[in-house]
Amino acid sequence: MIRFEHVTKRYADGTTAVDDLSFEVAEGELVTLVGPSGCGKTTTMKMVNRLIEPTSGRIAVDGEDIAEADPVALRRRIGYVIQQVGLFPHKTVLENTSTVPHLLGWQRKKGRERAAELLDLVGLDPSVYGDRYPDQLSGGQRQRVGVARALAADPPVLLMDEPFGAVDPVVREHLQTEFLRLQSQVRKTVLFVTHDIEEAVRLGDRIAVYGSGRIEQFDTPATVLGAPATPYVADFVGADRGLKRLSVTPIEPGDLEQPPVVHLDDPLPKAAARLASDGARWAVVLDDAERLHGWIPADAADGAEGLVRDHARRMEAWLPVGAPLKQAFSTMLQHDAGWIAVLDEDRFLGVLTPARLHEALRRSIDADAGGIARGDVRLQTVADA
Ligand SMILES: Nc1ncnc2c1ncn2[C@@H]1O[C@H](COP(=O)(O)OP(=O)(O)OP(=O)(O)O)[C@@H](O)[C@H]1O
Repeated sequence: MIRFEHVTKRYADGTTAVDDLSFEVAEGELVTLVGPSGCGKTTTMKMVNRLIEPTSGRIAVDGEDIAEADPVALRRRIGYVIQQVGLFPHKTVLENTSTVPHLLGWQRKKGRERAAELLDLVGLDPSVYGDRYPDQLSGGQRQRVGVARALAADPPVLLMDEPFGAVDPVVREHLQTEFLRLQSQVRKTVLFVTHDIEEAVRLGDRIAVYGSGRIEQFDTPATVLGAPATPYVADFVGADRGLKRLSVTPIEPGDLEQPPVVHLDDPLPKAAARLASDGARWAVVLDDAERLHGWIPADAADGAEGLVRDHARRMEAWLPVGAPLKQAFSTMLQHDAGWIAVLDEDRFLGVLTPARLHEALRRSIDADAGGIARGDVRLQTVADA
């Protein structure tokens, strides 16, 4: 856990880089610090491992005032990943990764085993990459080694300063996805600096939006996007914040439409009657175990004999409940589907359509703005207004 209490940093030339900052990062939480260049993000981060000393205020890591700690010992307990990675050029990938365990006095064999394990975890096969030198790697691979090295001594706290800033957008997105997967396994307490709001929203459990030397808003990505605390934050997150929200708004059961449901072994006349009574053009088809099989169009059932299974079509477009709306949108586009099925484990819950997706997004914006649950929002339509 990291705690800032009224921390101010004034440089010798009089620049106030950080002004009376108080916030807390909970154990296992990933907080992104985001803001324009020069707003004090890096200064904030470097005060945690004492590369910079605060002018006033107190910083605690795991309850301990870091001013009392030995800076070198402190840094070994805190993983640090920076944009230029800072790998030792004359050391192999494996040696680079085992640097901190080595400094901590681990046995060479144990340190190397740990390093190999971590390289695997960040997606680099140690038998392929372990003996290479940093200049024999791509930029993205170097960043991965940087992350593995920072995790090698299993520090409870990780500081990351624009770690993916120097790679192209495609590699960057890839590294972000991998890092999220990794973090879900290792659950470190992470402070992550970025100037990219998309990255901050994607990675952060909470985001601190910096103005000049101060935090303008400290909240979950959904709230920062849905209810910016100040005009400055609204401006910083951008006019397309509705779109950005798609990635942080989960599908909820209440968002779903309930089309008629038939089963594989139902006779077609029964299915046709079910479709007709709902006035529906298609029905979802489930198997005996109530698992999603696919769908059947009304005209295939109408006037036909036999069983639903003879005319049912497979449905590939489905998502688990809780997946982000953005994934729902992209799945619809990818499968050219007018709806996608939403499942809870194997259980069919309902379908999401473009209209329902749009509604869910509007509801989540109104819910955050009004501080109420999404299901309690009453949407106004253009006709109501
Ligand atoms: N050693 C220093 N002496 C004087 N001023 C400094 C020093 N280091 C940083 N500053 C100033 O402090 C302010 C905050 O700098 P900091 O590096 O923390 O910003 P940042 O938000 O990390 O920016 P960037 O995204 O560009 O890295 C800036 O105005 C910067 O010029």
